Parts: sequence; C-alpha cells; structure tokens
Amino acid sequence: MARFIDSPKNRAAGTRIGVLLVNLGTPDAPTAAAVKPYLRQFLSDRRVVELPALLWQPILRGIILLTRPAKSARKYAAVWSKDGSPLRVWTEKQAKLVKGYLGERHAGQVVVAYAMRYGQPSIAQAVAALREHGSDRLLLLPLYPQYSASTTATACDAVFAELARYRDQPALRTVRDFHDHPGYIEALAQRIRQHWMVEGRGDHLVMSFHGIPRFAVDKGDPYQRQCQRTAQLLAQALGLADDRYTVAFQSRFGRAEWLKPYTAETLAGLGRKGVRNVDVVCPGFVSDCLETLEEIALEGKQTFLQAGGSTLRYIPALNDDNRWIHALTALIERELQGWLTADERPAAPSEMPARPAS
Ligand SMILES: C=CC1=C(C)c2cc3[nH]c(cc4nc(cc5[nH]c(cc1n2)c(C)c5CCC(=O)O)C(CCC(=O)O)=C4C)c(C)c3C=C
Ligand SMILES: [Fe+2]
Ligand SMILES: [Fe+2]
Repeated sequence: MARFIDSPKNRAAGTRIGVLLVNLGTPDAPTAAAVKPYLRQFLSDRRVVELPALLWQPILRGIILLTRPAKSARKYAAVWSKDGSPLRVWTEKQAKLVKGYLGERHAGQVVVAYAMRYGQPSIAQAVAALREHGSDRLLLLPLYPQYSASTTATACDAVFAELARYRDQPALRTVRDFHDHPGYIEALAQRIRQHWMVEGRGDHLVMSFHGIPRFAVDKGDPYQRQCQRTAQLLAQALGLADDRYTVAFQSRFGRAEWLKPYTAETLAGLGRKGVRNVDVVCPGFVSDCLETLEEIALEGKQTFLQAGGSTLRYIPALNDDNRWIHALTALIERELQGWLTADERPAAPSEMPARPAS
C-alpha cells in the first residue's frame, strides 16, 4: 500500500476552502449489532476513557460490549426517526443549511461537509471529499459549544491523523469552542422564550450539560468553566434570577465521580421539594440526540414525576433553528475573514439572510 494519499496528476490545483463540521457519531441502526461496533470505537478512544488499555480493553470487550449494546439499542429505538438517528439527521441538515448560506455568499469558493468522530460518515470520507473538491484550506469546526478533551480534542486529533496520510495537505484552522458566542447564546435564549410562549413557562429551568469525570477538570479541562459561563450568559439573556434555574450534568458513565450536581438527582430533588413544573434545556447539545430525547425527555421526565413533580417540558436543541444556523455561519465567516484573499472576499455581510432552500 502507498505510504501517502497522493493527488491524481490531472487534478486542478485547489483554491477552495473546505468547512468540516464534526459531531460525535451515532450507530447506523437502533440494534445491538449496530450499536456494538459504534460503542467499541467510541469507548476505545483514550480521550474518552483515560484508563490504561491493558486494564480497560478486557473490561470493554468483556462485560461492557456484552451487555451495553442491547440496553443502548432499546434506548435508541425509542427516539429513532424515520430518517435515522436524530443526531445524524440534524447534523446533516445543519451542514446543508450552512452550505446554502455560504454557497450564496461565496459563489462556489467554500465547500461544506460533515463527519462523525465515531461511525459514519467518517472523517476520512469527508476529508477525501473536500480535497477532491479542491480545498487547499480546511476549517474544522467540532459541533461542541464547550471545549472538552473528550469531544473537541479527539475530533481534532482524528482530523490531524487523517491529514497525516496526505502528501498534499491543506492549511488548517480549528474552532476550539463557541460557548460564549453572542449568536449562539441569543439563539438559545430565543428558543427558550419561544418555548415558554407556546407551551407555557415552568417554575424552574434546569440547564443540563453532558458530564465528564471530575478528574479531567482537576487536570485542566476547561469544560466545566465554559458550561458555567454559557449558563450565566443564558440566564442574563433571559433575565433569570439565580433561584429560578439550576445547572446540572447528565450521563455519568462508570464508577468515577463526574461533575455534579447530577441531572437525575437534581430533577428528583426538585420534585421532592414540591416544584411542580420544570423546563429542561441542554445547551451543550446543538442537535437533539439520544442524550436529550431519551435521557432527558423520557427518563428524566419519569424521574421527576416519580419524585412528585407534575410536568417536565424538554426544550428542543437548536437543531435547524434559523438564528442558530445564522450564528454558525457567522462563526465560520469570522474564521474565513483571515483566510480569504482579496479576490475571494464577498460584500459586507447582510442582516440575517433569507433561508435558502434545503
Ligand atoms: C456534548 C458533549 C459530550 C461529552 C462531553 C461527552 C462525554 C462522554 N460521553 C461518554 C460516554 C457516552 N456518551 C454517549 C452518547 C453521547 N455523548 C454525547 C456527547 C458528549 N459526550 C452525545 C451527543 C451522545 C449521543 C450520541 C447519539 O447517538 O445520539 C454514549 C453512547 C450511548 C450509551 O450507550 O449511553 C456513551 C457510552 C463518556 C465516557 C464521556 C466522557 C469522558
Ligand atoms: Fe457522551
Ligand atoms: Fe447518556
């Protein structure tokens, strides 16, 4: 096998910018057979489970991959849509919409692709497609508002590793995080206001972020600090007093201590305290997925009701929200500014553009 991926001799020299949106990944089907290889790849990532491979791999390949795929598959089945896994469906839609906006402003200069860190479409496929389209510059945007080594860094690692296989590498920029980006915060705030207008407003708002192990933060991961900052900015935008909302962390995995308070315990505590109506938003997920639709909207609701609560309303993720897509486009445009040649620069950005056909 050739040492490097070479460019075909007759390929035109690249002069385009490739934008690569990367999300976490999801199984191809809601079955144990499809969940197993996805979990094997995900949980073998040393950025995700920081145990020595000699210790962890026998546990993973033994008890975890024997039991968890079937359990997880049942959960996936409860939220699977006719078009597939919600995470993949929304990520694909976001990429399409961003492509529409950027395509209009940059007349073919910018190409957009999306990939999953685990599963399909793979980072290798997306990088190859962008290179085929002549991208000599690559902007990598992991779709995680808050930086964490277990998400953002591993997405970057995987793209860097893929590029290491190329003879003719593109230039590279990465977006590290956007936890305090005004467009992202305002899109979230507006999503919540709209939900309150249509569904009514609960007595308390829980902002639930995915957890990570406590030790990762102690060793310097900025994730918790960024989650707290997002929550503070969101509360400010909504004019929420401190006693009207709680920040919590969901999805604990394994035996180690994770960031606290845990979302399930928070919901149970609110129910026991006599809070009747709770709204839950998950600002760390820009796309609805298993963690929001199953763990919060289904399981979290049960937990809250069993503890004495009356209603739990889950506020959907940003998904294809117009303000969010505009914020995402603005985030990309900001990075492109430093990169575009004078010839490639479009006219001054307009106000929120009309939504292109998807
Ligand atoms: C938003 C950020 C995320 C962080 C941080 C994160 C850390 C993290 N996750 C696990 C273990 C699992 N996560 C699983 C699903 C999952 N996780 C995220 C996001 C973050 N994870 C998403 C978007 C999803 C959903 C994918 C989907 O298909 O919808 C799963 C798989 C499902 C299950 O079996 O529970 C596991 C396992 C660890 C260990 C970790 C931090 C170190
Ligand atoms: Fe996770
Ligand atoms: Fe989970």
